[in-house]
Amino acid sequence: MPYSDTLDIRITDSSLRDGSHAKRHQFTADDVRSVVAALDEAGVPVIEVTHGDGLGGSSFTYGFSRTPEQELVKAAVDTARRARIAFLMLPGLGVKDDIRAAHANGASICRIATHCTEADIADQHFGLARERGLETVGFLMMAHSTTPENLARQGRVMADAGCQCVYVVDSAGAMVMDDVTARVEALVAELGDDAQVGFHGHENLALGTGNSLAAIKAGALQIDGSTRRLGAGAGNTAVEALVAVCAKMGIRTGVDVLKIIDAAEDVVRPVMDEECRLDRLALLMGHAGVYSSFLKHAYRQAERYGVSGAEILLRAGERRLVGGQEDQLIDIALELAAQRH
Ligand SMILES: C[C@H](O)CC(=O)C(=O)O
Ligand SMILES: [Mn+2]
Repeated sequence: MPYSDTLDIRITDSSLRDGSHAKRHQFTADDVRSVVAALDEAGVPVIEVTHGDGLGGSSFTYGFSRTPEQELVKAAVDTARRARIAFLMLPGLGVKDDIRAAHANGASICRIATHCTEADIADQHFGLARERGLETVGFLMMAHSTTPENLARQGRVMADAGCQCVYVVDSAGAMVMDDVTARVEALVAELGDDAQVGFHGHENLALGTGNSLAAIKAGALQIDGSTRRLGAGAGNTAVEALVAVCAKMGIRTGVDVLKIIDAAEDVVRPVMDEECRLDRLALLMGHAGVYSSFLKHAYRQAERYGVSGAEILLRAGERRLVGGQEDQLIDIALELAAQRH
């Protein structure tokens, strides 16, 4: 079944949220206004805006935002003419008042993320969002690290709490196509008409577009990407590439191919500090299954303690670290520094 009468899938652009990791959370309201205006003009239906780690993410552990995120949300809402504005929150980092504030600022889609085995911590947040009439999306992060069957059980927990679309989130960019197919199929079978299924990819193995197509084929109706790949690690699935490929395949996204290509080059690239590259550390993240948003943290601790960033990430993979354990990268760096002597 298509997403709606006019769309086969719905694309959410996450460059102003996942891209916050790549910008070390330094977006300005002007950055947000220019990117939202261009994406909106290209027909992107949903644009996500928040600190990279969601509402309340601005902190010592994750990195402080340059601009209060509710200001960014409001700037996005005030700029968008057609697109809907989404925000992310991780229970415990953000609290219910943050959801209320984002809603009051005009955001209409509430995306709640948990580690892929911990869906029950989002229960009251989905409830609150639905009570307030927000559309809800659930993010099962690091989805490569659990089985399709378990992921489906966690998806059921989210759907029962009020989640309307459960995402398979390849936070580490560690999945290949068969991994995506198995997980999306398991969720589609479990959720049936109770909730849609979505997919959020990272480019750490250069498979963002391929994995997104596998997800669509397996029944995913919502797909994330970031224009110019502006996201953590090697970045997210490039929206402009996904839109161009979908156009060739007759998959309706509602996004204008030429306008989104121009937006990537003329509007998003200028707000980026640098391109999101598939370099050694990014590729290692996909290889070792490490959370993409650890990339900048790994660079920082490698430099600070004079150790190898690659070694830090390989050990992070061995320890199976999850989001929120950024401080353990310091631990690993200290361990590596001590072993050097
Ligand atoms: C908080 C994370 O950055 C969410 C996300 O985009 C991912 O896990 O990937
Ligand atoms: Mn991500």
